[in-house]
Amino acid sequence: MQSPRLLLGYLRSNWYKYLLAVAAITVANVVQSLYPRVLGDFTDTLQAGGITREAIADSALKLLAIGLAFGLLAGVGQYIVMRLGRRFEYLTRGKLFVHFTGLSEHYYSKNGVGKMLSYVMNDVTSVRESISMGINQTTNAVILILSVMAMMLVSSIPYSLIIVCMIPMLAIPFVVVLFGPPIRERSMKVQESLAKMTETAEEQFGGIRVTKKFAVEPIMQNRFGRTVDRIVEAQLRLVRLSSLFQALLPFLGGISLIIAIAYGGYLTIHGSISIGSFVSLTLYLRMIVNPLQQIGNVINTMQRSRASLSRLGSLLAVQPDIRESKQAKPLRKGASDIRIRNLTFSYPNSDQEALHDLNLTITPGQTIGIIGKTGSGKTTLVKLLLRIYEPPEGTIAIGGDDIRGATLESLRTHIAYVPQDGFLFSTTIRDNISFSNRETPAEKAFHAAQKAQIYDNIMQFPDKFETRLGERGFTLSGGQRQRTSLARGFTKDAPILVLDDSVSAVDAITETDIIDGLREERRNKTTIIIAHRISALKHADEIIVLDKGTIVQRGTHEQLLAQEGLYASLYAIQEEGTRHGEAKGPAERESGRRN
Ligand SMILES: Nc1ncnc2c1ncn2[C@@H]1O[C@H](COP(=O)(O)OP(=O)(O)OP(=O)(O)O)[C@@H](O)[C@H]1O
Repeated sequence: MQSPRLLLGYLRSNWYKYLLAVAAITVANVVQSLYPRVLGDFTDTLQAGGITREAIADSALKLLAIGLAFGLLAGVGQYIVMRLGRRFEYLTRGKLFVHFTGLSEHYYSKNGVGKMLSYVMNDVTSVRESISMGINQTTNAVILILSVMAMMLVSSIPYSLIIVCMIPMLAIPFVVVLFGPPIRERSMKVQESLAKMTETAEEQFGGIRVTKKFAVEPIMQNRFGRTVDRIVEAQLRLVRLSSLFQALLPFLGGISLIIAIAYGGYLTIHGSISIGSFVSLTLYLRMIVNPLQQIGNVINTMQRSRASLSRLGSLLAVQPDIRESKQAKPLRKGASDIRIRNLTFSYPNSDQEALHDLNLTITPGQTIGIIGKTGSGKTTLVKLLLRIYEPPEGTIAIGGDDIRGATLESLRTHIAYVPQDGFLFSTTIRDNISFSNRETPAEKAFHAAQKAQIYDNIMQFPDKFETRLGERGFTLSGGQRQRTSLARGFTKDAPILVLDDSVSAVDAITETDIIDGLREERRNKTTIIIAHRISALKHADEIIVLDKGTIVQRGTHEQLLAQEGLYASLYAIQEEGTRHGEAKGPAERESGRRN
């Protein structure tokens, strides 16, 4: 049960500040409830004909004092509550972010980024509004109603008249119980549809370039329009019910007022109560109508925020799939030999084996190439190595230690992973390259950029390494992005480097330069190169050929060429492609690439 703890924990740790705020608002409202009494007394003095300048000045001063005290105290109380609400919002967003970073890739493969944004934005705001507005208005309303009632009881208004006037208000608890659950349920639907819209918007904005290239804007607009329609529908259902509920409470207050005017007026005409008492009674009851409206408001907001709170609670209760064991130890410093034994793996919710009985030993300093058709399990192997998905116990060891017993931090600092589509952040190129350590000396980042063959490109930009990239690095070409991400991998200087198809978007000449640089940079350092092009890994000490999750061939480039099998076929096809390319001539190749 995370949700009550999320809010209760906060309220508990700030109870004294809330108490101070409630006290200020309480006193403000008690003071405000004196106002009808002053007016009632003034009316009686007026009626008795004893009106004097002093009496007018006295009443005016009293009203001024009431106004000032109310404004000051209520203002201070409100400020404290609002400030605490904003702080709750800030702390909860921080807590959510920490929680998000702990969740595994498997969770994100099922839940979109937009949905996360919706939790951070809509749900947190909804809870914040309810505590700020809730505490403020509830204190205001309850205290005002109680003080008005107390003032009525100590006034000269007969109890029987007060009780008759209050009868309609006895219906309030029933109305609240009747409307509460459906309002909460409809609020949940609104929050869910808002989350869906944020998710769709995020996806559509992310894919706007593809949309434009395919000229399918109308289809995307329709799709987005349908999501918005669903929100409107859900919101209207909620608004209809909550408006009815909100109107009912002051309506009951209104009936009390009508009774007061009818019955109170009758008693005044017959001289049973004074005109002053009659005026006070109607003013008191009028004063109750607004707080009743506020209470309706608060209950509405509370129901909505309970829906958000329960969504946040379920999110915070999600446990990361990958967790360190209590006895987890860091990997041995610098260990870079990898041993894989009988590794078989299926993705959660999939009955297909992505890897089957894999055995592989990588000695320190070795370069291993992994090649195979698409979907053969190359990336899966790396994800298991990094524990992005959990490998079965005892199947993967680094430096002789099972990675399942290693701390995640030591494992992931041990391996520099360069994926095919390295994500770049919208900051400077230098920050992107020095991502693993912001303190990386500039020379080291420049050197890595040189090895990744991106240095000359960067130096042509007006701000060179300080050039700020657009969102996700979109101001760079695909090949430039890939090389920047490669430089990031080099900068990490980890005992093990994994390149996952990381030079697929560069031309053959640049690829050769990068591979030469890589060999020099990673001499005697363990390196795994996953590639579709044989040219990227033919220099490796051993090449593994994967097919449908199993190793079907292994050996050096020469040994594999000498065998019949997938490797030789791939080589023949790729050589054929290269010859065709050469036959076309450079000009045609260039135009082919542009198309
Ligand atoms: N998150 C996932 N959930 C379920 N199945 C997955 C998931 N990721 C990959 N797979 C499946 O596992 C198999 C191996 O995928 P993997 O990404 O390892 O292939 P790959 O050899 O790296 O392919 P490519 O060369 O196209 O990158 C594929 O059949 C793929 O559909």
